[in-house]
Amino acid sequence: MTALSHSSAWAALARHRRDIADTRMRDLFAADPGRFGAFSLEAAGLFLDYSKNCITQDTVGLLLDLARQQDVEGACARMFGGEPINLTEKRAVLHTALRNRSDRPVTVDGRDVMPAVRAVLERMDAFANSVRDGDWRGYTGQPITDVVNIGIGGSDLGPVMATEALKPFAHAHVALHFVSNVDGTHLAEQLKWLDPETTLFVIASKTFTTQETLTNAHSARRWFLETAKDEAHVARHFVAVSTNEAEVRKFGIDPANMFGFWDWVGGRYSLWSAIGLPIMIAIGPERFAELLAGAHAMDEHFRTAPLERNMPVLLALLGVWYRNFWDASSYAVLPYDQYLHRFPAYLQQLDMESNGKSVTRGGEPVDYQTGPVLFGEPGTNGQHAFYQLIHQGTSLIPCDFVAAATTHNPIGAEAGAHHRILLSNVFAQAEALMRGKTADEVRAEMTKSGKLAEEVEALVPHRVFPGNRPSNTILMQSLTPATLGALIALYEHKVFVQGVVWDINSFDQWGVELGKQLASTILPEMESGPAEGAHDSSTTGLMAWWRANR
Ligand SMILES: O=P(O)(O)OC[C@H]1O[C@@H](O)[C@H](O)[C@@H](O)[C@@H]1O
Repeated sequence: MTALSHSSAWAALARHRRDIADTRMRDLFAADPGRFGAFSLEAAGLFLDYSKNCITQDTVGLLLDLARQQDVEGACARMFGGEPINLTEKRAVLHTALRNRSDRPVTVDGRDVMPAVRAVLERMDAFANSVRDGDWRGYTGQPITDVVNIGIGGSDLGPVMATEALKPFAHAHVALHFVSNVDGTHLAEQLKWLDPETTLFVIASKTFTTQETLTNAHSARRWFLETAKDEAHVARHFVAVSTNEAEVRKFGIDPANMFGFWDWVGGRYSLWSAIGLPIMIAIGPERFAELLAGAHAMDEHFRTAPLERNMPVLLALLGVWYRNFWDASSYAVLPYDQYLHRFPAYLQQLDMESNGKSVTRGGEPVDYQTGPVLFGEPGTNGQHAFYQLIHQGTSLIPCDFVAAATTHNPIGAEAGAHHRILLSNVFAQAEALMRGKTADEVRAEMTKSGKLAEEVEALVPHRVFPGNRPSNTILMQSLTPATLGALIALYEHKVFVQGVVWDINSFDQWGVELGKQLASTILPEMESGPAEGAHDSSTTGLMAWWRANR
């Protein structure tokens, strides 16, 4: 047994779970008019209502005991303090330094990293402005009209998500495009309408060795040179974002056109670094600074608020409650904001790559569940697709609803009509999940509409909603760079706290390596076929089928 599953806080929660097995949220609401006030809080421009959870004050107390037992506060101090908490890679975890707007130094191995962070930001500012203002010219003297970011994973998802989310703030006459997939279709479809004379490529890769990114980058350069002819023109059209200067040089990009960052920035935590260059080109340095400031405000809240009033901590503990004590294997994030349409995809990497682990930090197998499967779609689309399962399926799927009080597009017959409809749906979904509909309620409703008793009884079981299905609602006044920054940081810290509770390393990702390794073995075998016995019959058979059918 692991220390966690053997611990007193864990056992107390398991007992409590049995005790409240028959407790219904709708009764808790009926019994306590102050429930909303008791289970909601505001921080860094975000409002969290967590009252629609299967919890009482006792539950929260026991979850906080678990957090204290697992030393969440100590772990938080160690992360912000630059200790090498990513043990398997012997690295500090300091994405918070990238958005540190205070005068506090942040030290790694005794050296303050803040001067270097500020220096890169200044270079990014100058470069982004020169592209936005049309001062950065292509090889024929024309301003840049299109920027293509080539990267994958953390070098893609954060920039795409934030660029989409902050579209209302993108005033520059520069269009952003993102290519990640090694499927040639992705690059080909993006390049189809672009002019090499006015296109700038940002090659974004922390390691600068990622197969997909390098393959796409080489193809982009070939496409560019078909028109530009002269290698010397590459310098005006290709810049790199990386920690690996040697590989950048090898690719043929002058380090003068490289924006660096550091090994203490994890890929999925890197949008605050030079990886955010496309975001900055889209929204401008001032707005990018607001994004950083919003995240910093959430960092300060996380670092200083007591656990019981700490938004990331509470969200994390609620996740642990369902994952470990209610057997909830998945979790939905449902942004009711079209601009956040890539937010669930971004969170999939953040959450599932961080906490998809099954050994403790000490290398022991865990005997409890860790990270859930995360999915989501922007509302209201999901309602007409998979919400059926969330309402009436056999699994418990906790949901986070995310929405802004105001819209950037107040359209409709009356101004803002669309937005009122959108928000009424968020509130209704959360209420429906919590309340459900009992058999008696179904009967009463159907009888009122004049249905025959027999017909009613046949339909009752199909029309009952079990309810008692949990959700959080996260609201902000408006989706801005600052509130987006706070929202992302909220989830980053949530994932961190869960990793601490589960005693896993949230900052490595060895699980992605095996597939990469095998692909590099298989690639040279594609044409000739593998040596006898090199693979299982399925893998060999699939390769043979491909050779016969291509
Ligand atoms: O930025 P790089 O080095 O090209 O890496 C891209 C991605 O590569 C993947 O293999 C990792 O799992 C991700 O965490 C990472 O973001």
